[in-house]
Amino acid sequence: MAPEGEGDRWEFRAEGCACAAFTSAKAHPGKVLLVSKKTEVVEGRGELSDREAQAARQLDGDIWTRREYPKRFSGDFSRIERREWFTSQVAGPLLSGTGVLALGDLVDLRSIGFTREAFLPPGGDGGCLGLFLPDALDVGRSLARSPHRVGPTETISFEFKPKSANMPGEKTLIHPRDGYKRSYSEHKLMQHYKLHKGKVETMSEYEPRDFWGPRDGACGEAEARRSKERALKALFQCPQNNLSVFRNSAKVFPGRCSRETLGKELGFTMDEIVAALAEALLQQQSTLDLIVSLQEKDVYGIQGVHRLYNGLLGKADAFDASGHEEYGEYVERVKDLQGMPRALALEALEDYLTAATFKDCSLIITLARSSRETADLRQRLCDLPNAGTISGVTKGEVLYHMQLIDMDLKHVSKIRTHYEKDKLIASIMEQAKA
Ligand SMILES: O=P(O)(O)O[C@@H]1[C@@H](OP(=O)(O)O)[C@H](OP(=O)(O)O)[C@H](O)[C@H](OP(=O)(O)O)[C@H]1OP(=O)(O)O
Ligand SMILES: Nc1ncnc2c1ncn2[C@@H]1O[C@H](COP(=O)(O)OP(=O)(O)OP(=O)(O)O)[C@@H](O)[C@H]1O
Repeated sequence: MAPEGEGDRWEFRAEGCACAAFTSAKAHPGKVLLVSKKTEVVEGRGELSDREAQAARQLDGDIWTRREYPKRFSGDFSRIERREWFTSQVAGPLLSGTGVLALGDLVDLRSIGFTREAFLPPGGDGGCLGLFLPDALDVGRSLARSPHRVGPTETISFEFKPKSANMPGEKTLIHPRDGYKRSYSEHKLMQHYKLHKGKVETMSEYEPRDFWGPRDGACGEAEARRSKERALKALFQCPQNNLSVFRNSAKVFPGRCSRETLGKELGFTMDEIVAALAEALLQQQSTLDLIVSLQEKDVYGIQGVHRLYNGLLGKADAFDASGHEEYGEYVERVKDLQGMPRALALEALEDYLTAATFKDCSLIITLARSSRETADLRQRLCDLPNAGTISGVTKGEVLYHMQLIDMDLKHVSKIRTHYEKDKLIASIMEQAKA
C-alpha cells in the first residue's frame, strides 16, 4: 500500500482486517488516523439476500437502541461511526477509571487532506470519515500538552492481540457431541482451524488465560507472574498475528528482526523484556480482569446465541431440536432459549457482541528507559492509572504505558459467520478424533 500523490503527508502505519492506520508526524503529531477498509457493515453480504441483510440491520439497530445513551445509535452508521460510537458510549463507561481505552474523534478526511484513493482501493465506508486516536506508540507526543514531545526519543512498543480467556459456563449451550469445547480454549480451537486452513504453519503454544492471568487473585503473585511469562515467551516464540513489536514506531518483529536479534535491536535481553512486560501486566491486573469479565458476557455460547439470533429474525427452524431427542437435557436447554422473552434475547445478543468485540481487542504496551530526558514523561505517567514504572528487572528503571485499541463493534450478522466457523471447527475436531 504505497502512499502517493496528494496523500503523501500521510504515512501508512499498520492495518488489520477492518481498518488501516496512518500518521502525519508534522500536521498531527501523536495521533493515528484510522480509516475503514470495508464497505459493508453487514457481514457475509455476498451470501445474504437484500431482505436478510435488511432484517439483520434492523435487528442490530434494535439491540443498540434499547438503552439510552448520550449519543444515540443509528442503524445507518458507517463502520467507523459504529466503532467511535461503541468506544465512547459503551466501552468508555465500562472501562472508566482504568485510563486504558484509546478514545477518538471522528474527522472528515477531506478536512485533513487525506485522500483515501491514494492509499486504499475504491469504496469503503462512504469514504469521508476517519477516526483520530492517540498514538499508543508515540507516548511522548500523545501525552504532551503542547506540540512539543515530552521525551523520550527511544521507545519500544508491544502490540498484543491476546484473544479470549472465556471458557464455557453453566448456561453455555453445547451439543453433547461437541464436548471438546469444554476442554480446549477458543484460541486452541482456532489454532486447529487455522492449521487446517493453512493460515498458520505451526500451532502456537500461547494460551490467552496465561496472558490475562488468574481472575481475582486466584493464585499467588509468583504463579501469576510465571503464567504471564509463559504466555509472553510463547508469543515471542510464535507471534502469528497476536504480537507485533515496534521500535520508535517502526515495526521490527515479526519481520526485520528474528527472535534471536530482537533483544539486541531493543537494547535489552529477551529475559528482561519478558520480565518487564510481565511486571507491567501484573500492575494492570485489575484492568485485565475487567476486560476478561467483558469477554465472559458470552454466556450462551455461539450455538445458543445463533438460535436466539435466528429466533429474533423469525426463522421457523430457530429452535428446532428434532433429531436430537436422545439428548434430553440439550433439547430442554433449546426450549428454554425459545421461551426467552424478546427483551432478554436482545440483551443476550448485546452481551455476545460486546464480548466478541473485547475478545478481538488489542493492547499496546510502550516502554521507555527512565532517564533525565524522560523525567517529564515519568511524572505524567505516574499520575495515570494505565501506566507506571518497572524496577528491579532491568538495569535501571523502565516506564510503561498501556492502551486498549480496536473496539470495532461486531455487527449482529457476524453471529452467522461465527456459527459457520464453529461448525467447521466441529468437523475438524471430529476428523482429528478419527
Ligand atoms: O474469529 P476469530 O477469533 O478468528 O477473529 C477474527 C480475527 O482472526 P484471528 O483469529 O485473530 O486471526 C481477524 O483477525 P485477522 O484479520 O485474521 O488478523 C479479525 O480481527 C476478525 O475481525 P473482523 O472480521 O475484522 O471484525 C476476527 O473476527 P471475530 O471473530 O472477532 O468477529
Ligand atoms: N491508537 C493507536 N495507536 C497506535 N497504533 C494503532 C492505534 N490504533 C490502531 N493502531 C494500529 O493500526 C492497526 C489496525 O488497527 P485495528 O487493530 O483497530 O484494525 P482492525 O482492522 O480492526 O484489526 P483486526 O483485524 O485485528 O480486527 C493496529 O494493529 C495497530 O498497529
